[in-house]
Amino acid sequence: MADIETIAAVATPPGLGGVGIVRVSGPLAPEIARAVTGALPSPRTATYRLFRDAENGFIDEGIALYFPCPGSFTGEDVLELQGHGGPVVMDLLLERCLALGARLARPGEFTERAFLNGKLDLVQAEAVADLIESSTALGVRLAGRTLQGDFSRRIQSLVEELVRLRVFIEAALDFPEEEIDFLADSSVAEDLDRAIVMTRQVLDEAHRGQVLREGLVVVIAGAPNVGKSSLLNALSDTDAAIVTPIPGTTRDVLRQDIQIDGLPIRVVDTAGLRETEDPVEREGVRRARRQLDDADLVLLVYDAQKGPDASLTEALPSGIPVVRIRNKIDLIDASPRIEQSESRTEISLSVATGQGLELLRTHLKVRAGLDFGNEGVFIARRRHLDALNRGLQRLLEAQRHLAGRLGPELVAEELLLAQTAFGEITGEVTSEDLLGRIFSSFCIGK
Ligand SMILES: Nc1nc2c(c(=O)[nH]1)N(C=O)[C@@H](CNc1ccc(C(=O)N[C@@H](CCC(=O)O)C(=O)O)cc1)CN2
Ligand SMILES: Nc1nc2c(ncn2[C@@H]2O[C@H](COP(=O)(O)OP(=O)(O)OP(=O)(O)O)[C@@H](O)[C@H]2O)c(=O)[nH]1
Ligand SMILES: [K+]
Repeated sequence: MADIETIAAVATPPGLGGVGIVRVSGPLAPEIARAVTGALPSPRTATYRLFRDAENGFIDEGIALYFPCPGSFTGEDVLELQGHGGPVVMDLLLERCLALGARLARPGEFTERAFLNGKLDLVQAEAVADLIESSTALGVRLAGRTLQGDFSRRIQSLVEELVRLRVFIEAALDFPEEEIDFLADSSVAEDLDRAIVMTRQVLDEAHRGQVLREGLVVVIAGAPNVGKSSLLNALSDTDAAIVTPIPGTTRDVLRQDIQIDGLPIRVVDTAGLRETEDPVEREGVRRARRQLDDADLVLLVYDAQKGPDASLTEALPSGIPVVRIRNKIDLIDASPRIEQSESRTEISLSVATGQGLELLRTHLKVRAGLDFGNEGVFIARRRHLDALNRGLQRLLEAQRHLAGRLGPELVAEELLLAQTAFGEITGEVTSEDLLGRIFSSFCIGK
C-alpha cells in the first residue's frame, strides 16, 4: 500500500467563486491536514481552521474536512480544504499540498480511484460525469438513477441469470451419460429465452437513455423557400436563421440546441436543395447533403401549395428516417394533422401560424422513445449499447446451439462470452485502455 500516491486538485471550477475547494486523496492526506491546518480535524466534521504556508504564514481561513479511509468518496483518506474561491488562494493551497508530497491529479482520477476501490462500478463512475455534464433537469434525474445503481442492478440480475444457467449446464457436462436428459430439459431453453427477453428490455431502456444523453440530431431539408429556416426558428424559439421570401437565403449550415420536455435535440437547418449556378449556394447545398449523413432524423419540408418534390425524396441517404413536413397549410385552408403509415410519416402544419407544431414536438418525443414516460430509463452510453448487443448475439447463438442439439459445451461457452460482455459494462471485466479513455474525459478535480 505504501506506493499509493497522494493526489490533489482544485475541485471547484476555475475563476472567482464564493468558496473554492482543494481536494486531496491518499495516504498523505492526514499529514497534509496537520501541516496546513495545525491538527487533524475530527473525522467527517466541518472544522474552522487557518490554512498556513511552510513559513506559518497566512494562506486563507476556511473549513477543513477529513474523511478517513474507507469512508470517503474515493475510499482513501480524503482531505478537503474549503477556502475562499479566488484563483490565487486556490493555487497557493494546491501548491502547498504538492510541496507536502501530493501530486497533481489527472482528470477523473478521484472518480477512477473510487472505481478501483469498489466505491462505484464503471457505469456509476460514468454517471458522475453525465450528471455534471447534464444540460437538462431530466438528464440530471436519469444520471442520478444510474449513479444510484439502477442500471448496475439490471446488469447484475442479467449476469446472475446467466451464472445460474451455466452452473446447471456445466453440472450436466460432468455427467455425460445424462447429457441427453439435459438437452431434453426444456427449463434450460426457457431460462435462456427469459435471459434474452431481459437483455432486449435492458437494451431498449439503455437505448432510450443514450438518446437522452446524446440527444437527437434532426436535420431540416427541402427545396428553397419552403420554410426550413422558419421551422428552425419556431422550434428553437429564436430568430437565429434569416427568413426572407427570397429562395436560396440559407447558404450555410445553422445549428440550434433545443430541448423538448428534457429531450436534447440539435436542430440543423440547411440550404435549400436545388441545382444552382451560384458557387456560394452550391457549396451550401453540398454541405446540406453532408449533414444528412449524420442525421438521426430528417424533416423533409415542402410547400403544401406545391406538393412534395419527388427528386428530393430520392436524393436522401437511405436508412435515415424521414418525416415529411407539409408546411404552409394556412395558405390552402387545411387543418394540422399527422398521417402515419408503414412507409411514411407526414405532418401538416403551418410554421407561420404555429398550427401543428405541437404535433411535430410530440412526434419527436415519440421518435426518441419518450412518449410513454421515463420510468425505468437511466442514462446510458454507446459503449453500454455495444456491450449489450454483443451479449445478446452470444445468447442468440447459445439458443441456436441448444435448438440444434450441438452439445452443452458450446452453449456454456456462448453464455460465458455473453457474461463477459455484460461484465464490461459494470467494469468487472475491463482493460487499462478502456479505463483510460473513460476517465480522461472527466474534468480536472473530479
Ligand atoms: N464537499 C464535497 N461535496 C461533494 C463531494 C465531495 O467530494 N466533497 N462529492 C464528490 O463527488 C459529491 C458527493 N459524493 C460523495 C460520495 C460519497 C461520500 C462518502 O463520504 N462516502 C462514504 C460514507 C457514506 C455514508 O456515510 O453513508 C462511503 O462511501 O463510505 C462523500 C461524498 C458531491 N458533493
Ligand atoms: N404563409 C406561410 N408562409 C410561410 C410559412 N413558413 C414560412 N413561410 C414564408 O416562406 C418564406 C421562406 O421561408 P424560409 O424559412 O426562409 O424558407 P427556407 O426553406 O429556409 O428558404 P431557403 O433559405 O431559400 O432554403 C418566408 O417568406 C416565410 O415567411 C407558413 O407556414 N405559411
Ligand atoms: K428563403
